[in-house]
Amino acid sequence: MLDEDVAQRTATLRQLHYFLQIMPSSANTHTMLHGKKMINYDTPRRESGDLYAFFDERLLKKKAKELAPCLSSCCIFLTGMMGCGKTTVGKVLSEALGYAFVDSDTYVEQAAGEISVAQIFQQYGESVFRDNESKALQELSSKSQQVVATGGGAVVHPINWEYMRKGITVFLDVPLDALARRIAAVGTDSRPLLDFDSGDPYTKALMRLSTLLEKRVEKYSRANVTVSLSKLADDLEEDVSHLTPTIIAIEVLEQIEKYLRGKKKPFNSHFSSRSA
Ligand SMILES: Nc1ncnc2c1ncn2[C@@H]1O[C@H](COP(=O)(O)OP(=O)(O)O)[C@@H](O)[C@H]1O
Ligand SMILES: O=C(O)C1=C[C@@H](OP(=O)(O)O)[C@@H](O)[C@H](O)C1
Repeated sequence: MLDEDVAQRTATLRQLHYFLQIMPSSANTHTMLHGKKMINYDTPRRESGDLYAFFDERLLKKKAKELAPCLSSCCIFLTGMMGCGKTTVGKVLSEALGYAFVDSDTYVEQAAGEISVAQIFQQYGESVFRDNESKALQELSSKSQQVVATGGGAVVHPINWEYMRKGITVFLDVPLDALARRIAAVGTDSRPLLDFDSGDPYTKALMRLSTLLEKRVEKYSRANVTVSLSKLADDLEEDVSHLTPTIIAIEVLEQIEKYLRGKKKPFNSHFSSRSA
């Protein structure tokens, strides 16, 4: 862990200590700060949950404020399988950075005249959708200060990488089991590649996602930054299902920071001198 991170977490921990002193105590001894078990205070679970969310949000804002100048206004393109959280985490991230949020599927839908992705697949076929998706990414890549949630299949066409490389690409790597659970919970109506056959939604999603991931995993690995939820959960001694969008957004920023530090030259964005 970097020295500043240690210092920052120590400072936050001090604030937490103060906060907990003024809170009523009871039986719960499990604490989380950025998902981490750090200290054993007797605090009620519900309040402690709220408290940690509060501190995670503060940590996210602080990280975003520190990192924003290093981004030179470039876009962040979130990639990953359907259901990995590109939209959910993207919104949190954009808000923290003061960036606009764009969902490329929504952009495609609007450009097509308010027709849903599912309808585009059904009426015109996947290849028309892919062409529209590439056009959307081309247009979006010429803008600045945006977090873009790409569609899960955007990584497949090489031309899309040329567009996304104008910004920083992030792969949200979420275990298949968690993806299938999330998709099963919301249904497959809006995701035509998963919306087929009858049967148990979890098993259907798991099987289809597994086949797609096999074909795509190498493409996702081309992203500048990978955020592995399995690894993050291990580091924080938590279950993947307990990683909130805020915690994941913090990790995205930390990984981007590492990536930028590792680059020989500073990030050379053609947006540095322009506004959004
Ligand atoms: N960290 C998370 N924990 C639990 N559920 C999540 C998390 N991130 C996203 N979800 C849920 O998973 C589903 C898919 O998320 P979404 O952001 O739409 O994924 P994507 O844009 O990558 O397809 C949504 O119902 C969302 O609420
Ligand atoms: O993985 C894919 O090929 C797709 C993912 C979807 O986006 P999300 O990843 O936002 O669900 C959407 O673009 C379309 O249904 C195809």
